[in-house]
Amino acid sequence: MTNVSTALTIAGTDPSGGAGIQADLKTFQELRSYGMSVITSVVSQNTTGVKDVHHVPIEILKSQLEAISSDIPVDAFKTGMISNMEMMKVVAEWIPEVNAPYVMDPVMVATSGDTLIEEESRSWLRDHLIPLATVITPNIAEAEFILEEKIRNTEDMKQAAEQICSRFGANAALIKGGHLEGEAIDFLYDGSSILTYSSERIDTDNTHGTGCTYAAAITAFLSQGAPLSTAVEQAKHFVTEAIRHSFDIGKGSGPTNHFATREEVMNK
Ligand SMILES: Nc1ncnc2c1ncn2[C@@H]1O[C@H](COP(=O)(O)OP(=O)(O)O)[C@@H](O)[C@H]1O
Ligand SMILES: Cc1ncc(COP(=O)(O)OP(=O)(O)O)c(N)n1
Repeated sequence: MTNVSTALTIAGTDPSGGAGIQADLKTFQELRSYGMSVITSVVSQNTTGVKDVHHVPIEILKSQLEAISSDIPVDAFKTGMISNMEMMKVVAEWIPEVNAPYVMDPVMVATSGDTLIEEESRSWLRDHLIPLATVITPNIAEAEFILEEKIRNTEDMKQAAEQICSRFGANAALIKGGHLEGEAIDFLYDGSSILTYSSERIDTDNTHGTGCTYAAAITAFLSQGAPLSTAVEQAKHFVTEAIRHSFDIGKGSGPTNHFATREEVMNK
């Protein structure tokens, strides 16, 4: 037996390394969890946006999932881009095979404006995958879609976190305020109370992959046995420092920088 924790991501790719599977695996590695990945879609994207998408055949999605659960225990897992209902069904059927915390990043549209989940499949995700989540991590636009309500301020964010749990059955909901103005403030409803996670807003356009990195860090800390509130606190610190040290590369919104932050977070 080993005492290394395992973390799995089920998501799409980013060959430019800032978001998706690549961001998740880098985050797992930096936070000292053993990273594993199941690819849903191969996405040709970079800092300027998405150029093309190829979905893996459904049988290959199934066999990737089986390859992991038939062999290696999963201590925690996350989902990101699951583009259509057929794929969502395969993932939903597989989830009971692993008895592990599930972090659901309900990725719908990239910051570049490109669609990552078919519009007609979004309500299936809401109705069938959210109830399976240990925690769901929507940004403001994703929370607005789920609730079909506008979110204008921090009071609305808190209510949204509670409502996603009470109406759609998530165990916990973390609403991310990266796209509001002022402090970068997020609210977690953990099933009984609201917890606040706040940092200064860093003046940068290099935020490609922040949502993926945040959810992956939460997954890593959960895989190591942290309680949810601690996992979110440490992940918030990790993503803030990753944004602070983000790279100015590429012609668009650059990626976060994970390796500048590890020692600081691990020693906290
Ligand atoms: N400019 C920024 N400065 C500091 N934190 C930020 C900034 N932009 C986003 N964040 C934080 O990054 C995390 C990801 O949030 P967000 O950008 O809303 O998600 P997504 O990438 O899914 O759209 C949240 O903790 C949010 O508060
Ligand atoms: C394959 C893939 N998955 C998710 C995203 C979205 O990433 P996110 O962390 O929400 O941030 P942006 O990249 O949209 O800034 C993605 N781009 N690709």
